[in-house]
Amino acid sequence: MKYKQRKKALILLADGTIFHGKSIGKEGTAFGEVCFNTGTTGYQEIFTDPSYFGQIMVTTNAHIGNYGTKDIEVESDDIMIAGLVCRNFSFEYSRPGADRSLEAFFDAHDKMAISDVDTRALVRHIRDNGAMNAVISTDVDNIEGLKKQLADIPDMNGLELASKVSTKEPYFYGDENAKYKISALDIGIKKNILRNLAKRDAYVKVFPYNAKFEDLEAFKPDGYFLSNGPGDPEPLVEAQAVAKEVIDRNLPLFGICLGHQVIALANGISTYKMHHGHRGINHPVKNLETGKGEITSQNHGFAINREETEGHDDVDITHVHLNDHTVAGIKMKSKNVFSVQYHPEASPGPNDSTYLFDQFIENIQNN
Ligand SMILES: NC(=O)CC[C@H](N)C(=O)O
Repeated sequence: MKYKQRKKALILLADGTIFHGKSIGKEGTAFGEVCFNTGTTGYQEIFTDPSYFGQIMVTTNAHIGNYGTKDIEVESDDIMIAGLVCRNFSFEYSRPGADRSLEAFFDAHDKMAISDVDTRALVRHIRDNGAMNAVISTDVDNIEGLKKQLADIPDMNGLELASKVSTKEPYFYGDENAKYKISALDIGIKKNILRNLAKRDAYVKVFPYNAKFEDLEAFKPDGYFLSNGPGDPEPLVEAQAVAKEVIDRNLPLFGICLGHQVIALANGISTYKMHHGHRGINHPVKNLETGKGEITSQNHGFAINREETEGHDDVDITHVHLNDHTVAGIKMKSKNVFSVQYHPEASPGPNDSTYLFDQFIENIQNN
């Protein structure tokens, strides 16, 4: 590998903590909420997941970039994280069929990445002190200036971000002669959700975050879907209104992650910001209906209120996160509605939970 002169870089947290490293490519400054993902593989899917919009991603895996990137292994058309912080960045890559290096991928999307950071200490700091805003920068001699700019970055709590990543115009996915039609609200949808629906003989019309129930209804769908996505679910009043309309009409509805939170809010169950969230590909979940365990892919910083869910007349908890007993899935007793806080589409992650897509299709059939 030819020697590459790399600029000094740093990550500065809102509490004043600084970790030093080196820049990968793009120089400059990027802001976001710092979070960490413990996945050992799947960095390209993570970086392109719209749920991460506005977040600086710390990867705990020791090597990032070593298997390069493949143009089709994306969850959206852009790098959605605000920037990457890792330990060892591989400029060299090795995988049959890889299209380009991760360095080239970051350059193509004009995003910052920094490496040679003590990510173990950084992750321990986030685990102890909670999620907070941060800045990564090559402007290492301007700490005071960066601190001032960082103070003006809005808090993730209360932040609406779905509008920043949602499609501007409706579009179609799948085969128009497929057996089922689904209207999906895009509040940050991952491509692998669409792939999973299309694989089950569904033709999907995808709508912008602020579409009305009537827009979704006009497609004459057999079922409705609320996607994953970034930011706080509470400000998403349009999406909550769509959920309420679908629920009132007792139509089949499935929600994933942000969509799950929106369904809870539509039922009057509040959401809250977690201490540092769940992001990884080996989170244990118990399905309370079957008693079976699932290893799941997760990526969320908010969750729904457990007491309010337990006290709700018409909502049952169906899945629970086994590490901290947070609510991982719900269904409505009197309606054709269910949702999960985790990612059955995986990408990255294990496929233990893809049965939930089958369950949605069954709900559609039974309707
Ligand atoms: N993956 C998601 O949909 C994330 C939902 C929400 N933005 C959260 O952090 O909790």
